[in-house]
Amino acid sequence: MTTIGIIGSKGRMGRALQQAIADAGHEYAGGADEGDDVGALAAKADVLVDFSAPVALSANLDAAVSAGIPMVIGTTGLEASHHAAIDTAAQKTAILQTGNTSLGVTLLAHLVEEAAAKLGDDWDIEIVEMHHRMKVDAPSGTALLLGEAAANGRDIDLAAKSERGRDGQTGARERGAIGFASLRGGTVAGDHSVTFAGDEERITLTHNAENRMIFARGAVKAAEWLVGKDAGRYAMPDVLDL
Ligand SMILES: NC(=O)C1=CN([C@@H]2O[C@H](COP(=O)(O)OP(=O)(O)OC[C@H]3O[C@@H](n4cnc5c(N)ncnc54)[C@H](OP(=O)(O)O)[C@@H]3O)[C@@H](O)[C@H]2O)C=CC1
Ligand SMILES: O=C(O)C1=N[C@H](C(=O)O)C[C@H](O)C1
Repeated sequence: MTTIGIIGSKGRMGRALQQAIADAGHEYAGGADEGDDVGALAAKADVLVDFSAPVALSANLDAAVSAGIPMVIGTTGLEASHHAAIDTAAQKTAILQTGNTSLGVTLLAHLVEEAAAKLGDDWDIEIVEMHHRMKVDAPSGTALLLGEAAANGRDIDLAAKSERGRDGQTGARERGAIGFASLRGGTVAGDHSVTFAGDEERITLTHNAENRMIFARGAVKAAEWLVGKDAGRYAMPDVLDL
């Protein structure tokens, strides 16, 4: 049994996680939300799971490092400075960061990398995501994770090749670019598709999340796996052995 603390416990994911922790027979250490002392939570947990907001990340990492416990980071909307802070913390404790904790998306990313490696850059890559009306960041963390997978397959730098937020006179698509489009509405838990568009043919790889429990179960699995691991930065393929 693992004692798991949740950062962002009152949110949509925080509530789903409490259910997944109970379902898996683990102990819930309690939650920390805006204004709460995350250090006090870290002191009574074996592992922290963070589904809150990027602004909270620095304090959350400090709490995990000070308590000497690992942390799963599911929060999205992270920028380069956040990733640098994760790398620094991961020198001292085990940190797993991912834009998507589900088994399905982890496998999808693997397939996308393989397809991108096999298909030349005359196959245009476009990533489309749709989420519920309350989502605050775009592109989704998952879309960026899938973009990274495609870029790895192509052996290119995603940041240099991304086309985001097209509007107006954009000019023609750049060869080898990876395009992103975001839709928001209703209660969609998370839909992602990656299209490889060639001359006169298209391949589309899709994942549809039917509810948040898939993310919650994956996060619990990641938390279980992370306890006792050496300091370092990990990702979902490490947990799922993909
Ligand atoms: N990696 C994955 O698989 C998944 C990632 N996510 C990501 O998880 C995050 C949370 O999503 P969701 O649960 O839908 O969002 P919600 O807005 O429902 O919940 C966010 C929670 O974080 C809390 N919070 C906000 N700011 C802070 C802070 N500074 N310190 C501590 N807690 C804070 C909020 O508290 P309050 O309301 O009081 O501000 C709230 O309880 C998002 O970034 C989302 O994209 C979501 C699903 C899956
Ligand atoms: O905010 C959400 O809801 C989700 N966020 C993650 C993302 O940004 O990819 C994962 C999932 O798609 C749901």
